[in-house]
Amino acid sequence: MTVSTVSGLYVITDARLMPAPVFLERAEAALRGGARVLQYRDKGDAVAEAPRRRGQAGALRELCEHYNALFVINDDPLLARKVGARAIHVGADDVPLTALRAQMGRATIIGASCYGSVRRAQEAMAQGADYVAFGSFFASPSKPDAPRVRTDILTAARAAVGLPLVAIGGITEANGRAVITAGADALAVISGVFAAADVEGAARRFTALFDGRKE
Ligand SMILES: Cc1ncc(COP(=O)(O)OP(=O)(O)O)c(N)n1
Ligand SMILES: Cc1ncsc1CCOP(=O)(O)O
Ligand SMILES: [Mg+2]
Repeated sequence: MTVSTVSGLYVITDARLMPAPVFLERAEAALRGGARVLQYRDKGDAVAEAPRRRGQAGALRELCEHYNALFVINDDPLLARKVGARAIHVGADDVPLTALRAQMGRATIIGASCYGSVRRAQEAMAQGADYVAFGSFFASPSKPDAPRVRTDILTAARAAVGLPLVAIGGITEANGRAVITAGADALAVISGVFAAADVEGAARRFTALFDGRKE
């Protein structure tokens, strides 16, 4: 995997901001606006809501193929396998990385949440992660209780971890450039894109924050 596989605008779906009738429409608007990575994050019941989840994930996978974006499934390796997602993202409460790598094989791109810990990122790299995510950097409307992390962790992580660095949590068009300057390869965003009235326009403006960067 090259760094450019996980770089630029990384959007994450949200059931509250993207109710069923406009779910795909809003996801596609973000891709039209230049999102390079799209994560399906659905906290519904994996068993009781399996048909809806599978339908949405399958449709998103096709959209991502069309726009040549990386499709990531949050938390759920079974769903990732069912819909043929190229990537999966896990955190502290999810399947451990070593077991996940054994289950998914070499070809799947695995992302790991590292919150505010460079040590955790080094361990994740040793356990087979392909990218690491840090945050929440700012107050997050989508995850208000997420502990806050200073952006200088990105500078430290850049020196210590040879993987793409994803930043998450309260990232906006106004603060995004500073996060990139601190060392983020990708900005992971929910509200900044999907709470906007013009999703495509918001995605375009986030995408422009990366202009001039080497891929
Ligand atoms: C890109 C990215 N970074 C961090 C997270 C958070 O993952 P996790 O800590 O497992 O929390 P949930 O998203 O599962 O609530 C993420 N999903 N994506
Ligand atoms: C999943 C997650 N993990 C830390 S913050 C967050 C949510 C990010 O959403 P927003 O961009 O709305 O702050
Ligand atoms: Mg998780």
